[in-house]
Amino acid sequence: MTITAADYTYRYGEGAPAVDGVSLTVADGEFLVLAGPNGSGKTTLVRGFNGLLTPDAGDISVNGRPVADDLVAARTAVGMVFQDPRDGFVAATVGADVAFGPENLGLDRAEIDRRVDDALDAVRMQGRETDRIDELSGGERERVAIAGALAMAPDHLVLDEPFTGLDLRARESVLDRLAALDADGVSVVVVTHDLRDLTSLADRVVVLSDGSVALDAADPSPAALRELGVRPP
Ligand SMILES: Nc1ncnc2c1ncn2[C@@H]1O[C@H](COP(=O)(O)OP(=O)(O)OP(=O)(O)O)[C@@H](O)[C@H]1O
Repeated sequence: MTITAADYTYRYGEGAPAVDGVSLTVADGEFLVLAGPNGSGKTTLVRGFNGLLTPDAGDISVNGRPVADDLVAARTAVGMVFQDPRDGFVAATVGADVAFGPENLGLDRAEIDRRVDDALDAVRMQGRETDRIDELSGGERERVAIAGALAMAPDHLVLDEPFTGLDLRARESVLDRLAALDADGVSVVVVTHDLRDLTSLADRVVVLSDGSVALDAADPSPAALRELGVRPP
């Protein structure tokens, strides 16, 4: 159960690649923090993990299989939560949105309900099933997006700046859940500028700079992080 990028390169236009020859393996059950300054290529890298972007060069495999060979398998195995989830919702209400993924997996109703309850509980949105998504705050939407990914029970969960709109309690609750998932063997990749509380959870911190891996360490020094434009925790 791994995600492997081998010499992954992606460019949006004619200019320099946004990601330039990155080789990186997210091991089974690993908790990886991906950091780096604005524009360093973090989002471009993780979007390759489930085929939202197709490499211009190199390969990305999920659980040993090239992503391009089976997009459905890659998207089932890799749960993604994006920075601005506004466009990612498929239903009008919280419960229907979180249930959508599990319904598409063909699970029975009891299992779907169990997953929706559990996922909403994890993001402190229990009992909010009938709330309309367009009437939620930004932070509540972010939490519903996280719940939607949790309810899929993916092998790997990738969250791109998941804490931006979250208050302290929601942040702590999501961190607790990520730690529990990791303990259950799910690999977790968190893209963030904010390493607070994360370095103790993380097995490894990878820092991108100009589309390349500039640092890959279990416990990077504050000086090394600062040097690369990342604020130490
Ligand atoms: N849709 C796009 N079209 C053109 N260029 C893009 C697009 N998305 C990203 N880029 C460029 O690719 C580079 C890497 O962007 P990316 O979003 O991957 O970085 P990031 O590290 O996630 O940044 P941030 O911390 O600001 O979210 C940047 O130079 C950015 O301007």
